[in-house]
Amino acid sequence: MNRNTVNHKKRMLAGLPYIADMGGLAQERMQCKRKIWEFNNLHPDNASRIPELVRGIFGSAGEGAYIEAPFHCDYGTNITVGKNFFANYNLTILDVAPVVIGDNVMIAPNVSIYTAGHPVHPDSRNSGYEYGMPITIGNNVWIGGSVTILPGVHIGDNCVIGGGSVVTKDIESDTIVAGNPAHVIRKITSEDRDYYFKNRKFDVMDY
Ligand SMILES: CC(=O)SCCNC(=O)CCNC(=O)[C@H](O)C(C)(C)COP(=O)(O)OP(=O)(O)OC[C@H]1O[C@@H](n2cnc3c(N)ncnc32)[C@H](O)[C@@H]1OP(=O)(O)O
Repeated sequence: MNRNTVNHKKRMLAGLPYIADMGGLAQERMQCKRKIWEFNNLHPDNASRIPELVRGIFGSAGEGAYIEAPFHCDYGTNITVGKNFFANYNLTILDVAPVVIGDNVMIAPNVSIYTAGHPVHPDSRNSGYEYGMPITIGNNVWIGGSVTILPGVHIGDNCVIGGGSVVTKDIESDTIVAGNPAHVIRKITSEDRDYYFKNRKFDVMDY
């Protein structure tokens, strides 16, 4: 078996080593770039088209999916988001493997979600083979500004990822993590419900 006898798209999506410029993958990325260009150059007066354009880029998007431009991804078709997805400015998703994101996920500015990687040895890296490992993000997750999520990471439901974190390992549900590498700060409990920031309690009833 060598690079001329295999299906590179199938291998990419299966987490096997593949070549990014073979098997029609470059053409698929070009199609994505056209859609992203249209999205990133949308006039602010036409913002009502954002959900429709987002649905056209992603493999699937639930109701209310919204992204602030600029946004970048490789294929788009490998990204699934649930309902009420919100991403702030400058989200980059390298979706060479599936990226599955649940409902009610909020992403702050300058977040990077990377499924892609290269072999560490220079000989194998220079051979052109690379890989993608899927990333999943559960329901009700808030990802802070400038977070980087690395290949193969799974983040559970109801998590908060502190600003500036580099997430290198799976995160259990109901957890706040932060830092580089991200570590658990604490679990989220029912006592957190009454506070909006540190020890500041809500002064309204409908939270
Ligand atoms: C969708 C949008 O656009 S949102 C807009 C962008 N906003 C953001 O990105 C804000 C993200 N917010 C954060 O990162 C916050 O720090 C939170 C939510 C993680 C804070 O969670 P809390 O449980 O309230 O943590 P708290 O502030 O009490 O800090 C607990 C400890 O974790 C540390 N810590 C908190 N956040 C971080 C962080 N991002 N990186 C490293 N350490 C952190 C604190 O220094 C503290 O350490 P100490 O115990 O040694 O003093």
